[in-house]
Amino acid sequence: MLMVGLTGGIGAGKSTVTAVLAEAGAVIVDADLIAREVVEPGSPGLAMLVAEFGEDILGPDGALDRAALAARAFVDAERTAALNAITHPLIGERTAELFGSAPEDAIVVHDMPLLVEGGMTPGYHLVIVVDTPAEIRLQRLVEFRGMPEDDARARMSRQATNEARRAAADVVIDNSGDRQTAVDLTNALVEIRLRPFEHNLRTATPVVGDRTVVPFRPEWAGEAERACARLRHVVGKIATRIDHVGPTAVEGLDAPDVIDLQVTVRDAAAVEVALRTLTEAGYVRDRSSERPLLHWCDPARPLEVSILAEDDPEHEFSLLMAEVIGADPGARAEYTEILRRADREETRQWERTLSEAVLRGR
Ligand SMILES: CC(C)(COP(=O)(O)OP(=O)(O)OC[C@H]1O[C@@H](n2cnc3c(N)ncnc32)[C@H](O)[C@@H]1O)[C@@H](O)C(=O)NCCC(=O)NCCS
Ligand SMILES: Nc1ncnc2c1ncn2[C@@H]1O[C@H](COP(=O)(O)OP(=O)(O)OP(=O)(O)O)[C@@H](O)[C@H]1O
Repeated sequence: MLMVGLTGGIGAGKSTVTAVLAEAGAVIVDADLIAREVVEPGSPGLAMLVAEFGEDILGPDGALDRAALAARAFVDAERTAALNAITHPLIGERTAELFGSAPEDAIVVHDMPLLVEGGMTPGYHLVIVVDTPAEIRLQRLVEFRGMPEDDARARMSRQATNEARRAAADVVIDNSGDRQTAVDLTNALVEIRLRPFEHNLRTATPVVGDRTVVPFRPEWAGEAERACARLRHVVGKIATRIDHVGPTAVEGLDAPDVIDLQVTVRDAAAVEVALRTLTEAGYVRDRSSERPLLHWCDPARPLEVSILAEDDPEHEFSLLMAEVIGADPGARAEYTEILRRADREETRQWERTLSEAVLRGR
């Protein structure tokens, strides 16, 4: 099952994007819909809200008056936190049930406004952010959804900034233009990334990156950070540290577009546990490598994850390499040359020699 997190600020256009994804066959888990379900008349959720916010949040029929609750809940951060403390655990339980009942070969999309605010993004295989500037969102909410402007502004102030959401995104769908552009981008995303990603995960097919050297990409740092957070989500308890290593970690260096990550564990026994845990989470073991090495399944983001014990000398050098090469123009030029020859053994040998020299000098 491919688990996709979809988020965006209020009025960004998440519903527009989920409609396309549903049409393409994805299973949609809609957080706003679940939020309604857990406070239906007679539910424990509604009783807790009344105890916290008062009888005035009920309409004459005994159902929740949503506008009345919104007027009380979004006035300040403390009141919003009280609303969230009641609703979020109930929403979480129901969400887990729905994820659990989706078919094994499904692409499940969690349409969730507060994904970034809740620090939940590393739990998904892919995070999509629908990105629309706040002023355009306000205008659309007021014009097309008849939402009072001050209500929309109050909710925005309780949400993450567009910048924070973009930093957590693997894919950004810009919805500042016309609707068709967002629809086309979403359809292309399904074909190019989501379908092959789901297939690779289900069939344990690794994505092995091309070793051709490409010009340095500033995006590598963010991509590595998100990949590390994802690994931490899976093996955080076993690992003593998880780092972005290898050529893409050297600022400004041209390198193959493959991000190297290093999971450090205490000892050889923990290496085995980490390998098993990562394999169960969908990372695919590279049997041709002597060292414990895994690939990921995202067709658009090749990763190589090595697992090393703390006392392995290679471990210490990998952590120093970005700094050492970054600071030495001669070593930098030599390294790029070696990388261009795309000979894994030669590259490893060069790294090892430099490693020994650096470690001797310390
Ligand atoms: C306060 C309520 C009754 C207002 O209902 P209303 O029908 O006006 O809005 P609806 O639920 O359709 O939400 C619309 C949008 O408001 C924003 N929003 C809703 N709740 C929150 C919140 N707690 N914090 C920040 N933004 C929120 C989201 O962008 C959401 O997409 C309702 O939003 C609610 O119960 N919120 C708490 C549950 C929640 O956090 N839901 C968001 C996703 S889990
Ligand atoms: N590209 C677009 N051009 C014009 N209007 C749009 C566009 N995309 C969405 N809209 C409209 O803007 C409003 C907000 O979009 P939508 O309801 O999809 O946002 P949302 O992110 O699902 O909102 P919420 O945060 O409330 O869940 C809707 O009325 C929608 O029809």
